[in-house]
Amino acid sequence: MSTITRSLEHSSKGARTPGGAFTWTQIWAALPGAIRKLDPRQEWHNPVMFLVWTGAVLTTCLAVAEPLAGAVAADATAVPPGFVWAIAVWLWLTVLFANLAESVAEGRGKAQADSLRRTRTSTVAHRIVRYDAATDPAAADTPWQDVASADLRLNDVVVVSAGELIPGDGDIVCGIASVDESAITGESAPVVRESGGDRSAVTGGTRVLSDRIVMRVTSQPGETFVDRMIALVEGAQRQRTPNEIALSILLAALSIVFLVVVLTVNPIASYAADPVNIAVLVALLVCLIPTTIGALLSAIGIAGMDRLVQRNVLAMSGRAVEAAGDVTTLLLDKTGTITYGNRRATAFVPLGGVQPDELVRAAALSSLADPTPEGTSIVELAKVEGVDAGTSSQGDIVPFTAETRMSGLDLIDGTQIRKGAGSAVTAWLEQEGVRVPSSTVSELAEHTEHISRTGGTPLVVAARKADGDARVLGVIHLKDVVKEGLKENFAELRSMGIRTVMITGDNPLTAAAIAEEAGVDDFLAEATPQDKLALIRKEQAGGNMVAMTGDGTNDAPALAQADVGVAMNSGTSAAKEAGNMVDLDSDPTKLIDIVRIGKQLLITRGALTTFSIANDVAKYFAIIPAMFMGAFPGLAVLNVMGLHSPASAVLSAIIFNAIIIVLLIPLALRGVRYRAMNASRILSRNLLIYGVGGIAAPFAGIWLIDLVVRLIPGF
Ligand SMILES: Nc1ncnc2c1ncn2[C@@H]1O[C@H](COP(=O)(O)OP(=O)(O)OP(=O)(O)O)[C@@H](O)[C@H]1O
Ligand SMILES: [K+]
Ligand SMILES: [Mg+2]
Repeated sequence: MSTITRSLEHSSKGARTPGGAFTWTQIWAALPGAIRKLDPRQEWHNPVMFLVWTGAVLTTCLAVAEPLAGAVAADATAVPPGFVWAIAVWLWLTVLFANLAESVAEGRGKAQADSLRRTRTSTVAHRIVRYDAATDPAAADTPWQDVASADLRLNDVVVVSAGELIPGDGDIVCGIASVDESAITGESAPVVRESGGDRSAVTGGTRVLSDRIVMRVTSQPGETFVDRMIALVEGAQRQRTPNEIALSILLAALSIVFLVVVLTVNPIASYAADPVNIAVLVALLVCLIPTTIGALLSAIGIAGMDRLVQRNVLAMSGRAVEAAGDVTTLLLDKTGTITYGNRRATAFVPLGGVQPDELVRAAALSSLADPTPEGTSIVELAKVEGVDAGTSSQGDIVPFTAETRMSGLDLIDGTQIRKGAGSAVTAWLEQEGVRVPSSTVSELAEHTEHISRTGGTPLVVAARKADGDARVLGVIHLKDVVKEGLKENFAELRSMGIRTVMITGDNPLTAAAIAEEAGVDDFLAEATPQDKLALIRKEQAGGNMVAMTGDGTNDAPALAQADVGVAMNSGTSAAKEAGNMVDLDSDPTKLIDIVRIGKQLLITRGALTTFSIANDVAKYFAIIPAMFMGAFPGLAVLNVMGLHSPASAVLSAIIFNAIIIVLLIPLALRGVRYRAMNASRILSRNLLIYGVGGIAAPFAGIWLIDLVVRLIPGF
């Protein structure tokens, strides 16, 4: 395993070459792939480059035919010897450079896929023959059979002990363990995975370091997380996004307009001048159509996905990456996202007249069968206080749900114990027909408010005897810690024009305290899963693009509804299925990087489109005067750059057109530098840089190339 880890680290570092992130070895390695892409069936998918490809074929035919039709060549459309060949060669190079951009982008994912493939080693799985959730198979000597990991099926239950590889993706149903996930995350620090809570998912190929877990397999062989990851980084699943398709259509339409323009040059010019050579017309067309962006478009998209993979985020679709760039509202779960999520009981606060032991015993009893971190911490604290509530088989379990915000136990003697959010427990008592005295209500409010104001979560404990006598016993103080550095992160998001909203099932006071401490813009308290979903729909209806992070099964509907749903890798399988991104590091603040990468993708595409079109316009003005100065001597005045001859002007423009693609590959892959500022300022800044730059570059470039081309005899 350690070699795998190292090789993965190595490969990801290799792809993370600082600065240019682009080396000549990468180009060299991508060359065979670029040549294979010359196949017209592949070129066809990119209309702009397909047009160049057709031009290359046509000029090659003309060049071959030239000596055979010597008589015709002697006519007025004559060009210097070797001119047609030169155009043909540079058109082929143009197509090749475009293919190269895509191949280099794809090549970076391949190295990562190779090292991931090595984690798919076959291992032996201990499959439990008959799984019974009621007994504890981790402790008991449950019979199992050994099977190959490849033979595991959905819903098989397996035991994994310390030192063993986890045989497939799944959720822990029993036990807690520390797990080495470096094989997929490259992160060497072990992580804790446990049943019951929102950290129950484990990934095949990772290793259990301590303890023993029982897990239920949640994926079919061949459809595991690592399989999906490999397909993703290799680009096998890459589909063009709606934005990309729209831009392609626009570029294709523009190309067709120019095709018509160029086809009409000869009929129009024939009134005043000799017809223009066909190779010159093809060259003119290629100069005019947006070849630069046409060549780099797909590489920009692949590189965006790749940048996310470098940050250990897997985007299931390119569309999600683009959406991330447009996000305006960010919804964050409180527990586990803004706080560390390890909410633990720290104190029992009995109400007046209640024996402390009575409260502790009730709290512990109601938590015996509560597998959440909150539940186990209550039992532990009770033990510390000297109360051992026994075992869980003492009655009917009422499990915690995010809807009821309550859990408990119905004892055999008819006593019902409930613990949960204050409002939930009071509602339960009322529903049972119990009138809570107003003195109790005010005393309870005092305690819960005190806990809430410090950011703690109060859990109210109440018991109702079989004879109908019901009492509120007291409050459990749950503590959680707000993660560090959030304030700065949220401030940065604000400067990007993104509003952060914390959503929590907790009470409004706790929510307000935590929101204040973490520095979010807004919060929604006492939110049920339906409320989260409704909030997302409301934001979306208001024209906002919504991103959300989550890990729990109850987050799944909201993750699915959000435009960008980032599931934590540590979360439940349901959450991972629902979202359109998975963060392998399970770091919710990663959303900030995701947004930045998404914005960078959109900005890079916009900047290079601007540059490309500005370039084409400039090329037109640069070469037209030189091209026609033979026929219309008056145009020579406009030949401001003093290009040597019509032939050298045209060839220089075509060479510039090809070389600019190669020069821009590093920028397309690395992305335009992105600084946090609002969208309209970014737009005007980029229009200035890439628009003006796009106009200036061809004048300088073509002038320089012309200095060399004019040395060729005959030009
Ligand atoms: N194990 C439990 N037993 C009883 N009540 C609980 C338990 N866990 C949480 N609660 C109560 O239910 C409320 C809602 O919990 P839920 O998990 O839906 O939201 P949360 O964890 O507070 O917020 P988030 O949405 O950020 O996860 C909690 O604030 C708490 O009052
Ligand atoms: K062009
Ligand atoms: Mg929760």
